[in-house]
Amino acid sequence: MPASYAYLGPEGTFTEAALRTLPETATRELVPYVSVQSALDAVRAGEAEAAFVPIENSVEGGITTTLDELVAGAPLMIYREVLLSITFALLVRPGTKLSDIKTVSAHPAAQPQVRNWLKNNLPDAHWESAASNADAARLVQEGQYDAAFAGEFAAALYGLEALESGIHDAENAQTRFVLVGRPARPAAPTGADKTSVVLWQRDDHPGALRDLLGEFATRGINLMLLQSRPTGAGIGNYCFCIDAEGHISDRRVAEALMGLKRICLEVRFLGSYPRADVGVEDVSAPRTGTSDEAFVSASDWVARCQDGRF
Ligand SMILES: O=C(O)C(=O)Cc1ccccc1
Repeated sequence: MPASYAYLGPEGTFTEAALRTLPETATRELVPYVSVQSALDAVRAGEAEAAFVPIENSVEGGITTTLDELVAGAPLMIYREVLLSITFALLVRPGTKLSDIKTVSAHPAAQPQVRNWLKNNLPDAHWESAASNADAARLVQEGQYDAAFAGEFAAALYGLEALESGIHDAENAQTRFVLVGRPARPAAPTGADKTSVVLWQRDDHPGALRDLLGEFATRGINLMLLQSRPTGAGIGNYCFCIDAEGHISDRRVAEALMGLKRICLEVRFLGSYPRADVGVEDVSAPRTGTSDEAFVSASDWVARCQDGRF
């Protein structure tokens, strides 16, 4: 198995900065890819052990290219998540003034995070999307655009300077990144875990989504992400990407997944992995009747009833 991690590059992305916070990167080769899709395909092809990509931000929600890749194609699994607080710098070629800027570029997920700043400071600048924020910086260096929104740390890599830094429309904007690999046994539960799945409804009927959500609700499982994505089968056809509290080895989570498997057309398990937002000490105890012990004793009781030993 090659000891390399693919990531959304080029060098100097927020993705790279978040990836470098993982201790195991000291013993891995980190290989930049031009897109989320190509980084994930490197994993599918066995060229990389895992890929590190952005999946969600606190301003706009899910990063749809990543969700769509996880929803379709050969199955992949989330091993880890990392949260990074993000503020942008406006990177320009040395000597550029604000009044010189006619075009600005960044990853599409950056736009909602800098929209107000742009309206107030560069209302006439033309927005051009780039494959990543660092790629936008590279294109500014090449002279294709006048300015890029990227991490301040990317300036030196691309011979640029930060005309302004600390740009963020929303306070405490965070981006969530995931380490994605081929399907494998999930890491053991830590006590503060998250489980990701994709659900496809079997048929369209009133309350269909409520039925899916009910499988979590009746077992006391809190949800942390619910994002619908078009299935491609026509208007009104959606699948649902869901992050739920807990680990597949928790009885309540396993039972919820069994319930979903029975009622859904398809369920794709995307992994159980440690939560980056809280530690074990911050996780509240399971709601009454939803602990592993409660499930075990209820199932023992049914077995005794079936045996006539109640
Ligand atoms: O990692 C990057 O630099 C990216 O281009 C993805 C991204 C976009 C917006 C905020 C954080 C990460």
